[in-house]
Amino acid sequence: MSFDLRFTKGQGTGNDFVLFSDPEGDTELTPTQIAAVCDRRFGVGADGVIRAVRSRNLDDGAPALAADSDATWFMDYWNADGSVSEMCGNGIRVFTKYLLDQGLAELHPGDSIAIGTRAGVRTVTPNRAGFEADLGRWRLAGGEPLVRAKNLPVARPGIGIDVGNPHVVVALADDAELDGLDLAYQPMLEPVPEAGANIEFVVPADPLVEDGVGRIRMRVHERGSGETLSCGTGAVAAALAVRHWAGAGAPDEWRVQVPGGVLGVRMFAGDDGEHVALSGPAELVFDGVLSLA
Ligand SMILES: N[C@@H](CCC[C@H](N)C(=O)O)C(=O)O
Repeated sequence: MSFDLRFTKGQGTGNDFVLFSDPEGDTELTPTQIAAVCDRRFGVGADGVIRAVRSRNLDDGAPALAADSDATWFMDYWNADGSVSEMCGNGIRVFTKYLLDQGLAELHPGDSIAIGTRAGVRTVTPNRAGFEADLGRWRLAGGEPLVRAKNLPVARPGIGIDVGNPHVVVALADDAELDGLDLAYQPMLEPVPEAGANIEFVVPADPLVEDGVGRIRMRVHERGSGETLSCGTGAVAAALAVRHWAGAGAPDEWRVQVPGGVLGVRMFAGDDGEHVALSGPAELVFDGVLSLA
């Protein structure tokens, strides 16, 4: 039996998504169907699929949202291989744009919107770049896994950072090393983290800090999607890692250059500890209907 899936294609700094609305939570896509949608030759083509489901209708064992949460909508996220992820930093901005475009949510000037995710409730606010998402508290994941990648002459130690989803950030020597990586091949981690990880390769810009803002370049190999043009949570993890390595006096504001554009990262004091926020553009590209087997 086949059915029609009405979707919207969106992107944020070249990280692209197929979004669809399922308010009642009754459209179950299998990992095979997700992978077929994301296939760039046989499907629509995307780094991930995002379902907009009303939080109260999500009954698949996702961490319950606090009863007093005002997150009406839940961002249900799958990677291109059909695996589930807890969080997507570029996706949450594009998701917000989609909710507004579809008339599923409204934002008055000065308002923010609460979005449910598998990493918890996140707040998104329009800003000059497009949107800023408060990704909440972050933590060092512990350990320094060794990272091997094609064209990297020796294994390098990475740093594990959790921003709702898992990342390992590796510092490279210079632009030539970063540009020379072949990320069509899956980089290897040792030890292998149980849940896998997104792997970010970073180099500092010259100068590292300009007008009080830290500047880095990054490429990423995403868990479940391979090399992408951008990863929002990856940019956040990369900025946190470089600030950690830079030590006292390093800035709390960062500009991260990825192959698909530029993202902003800001660390600030929240009520419950330090939070990190990601800002950048969000675009809806086209709508379509896909017949799924
Ligand atoms: N591209 C996203 C992250 C998507 C999920 C990731 N691949 C994972 O498995 O954790 C971003 O912009 O953050």
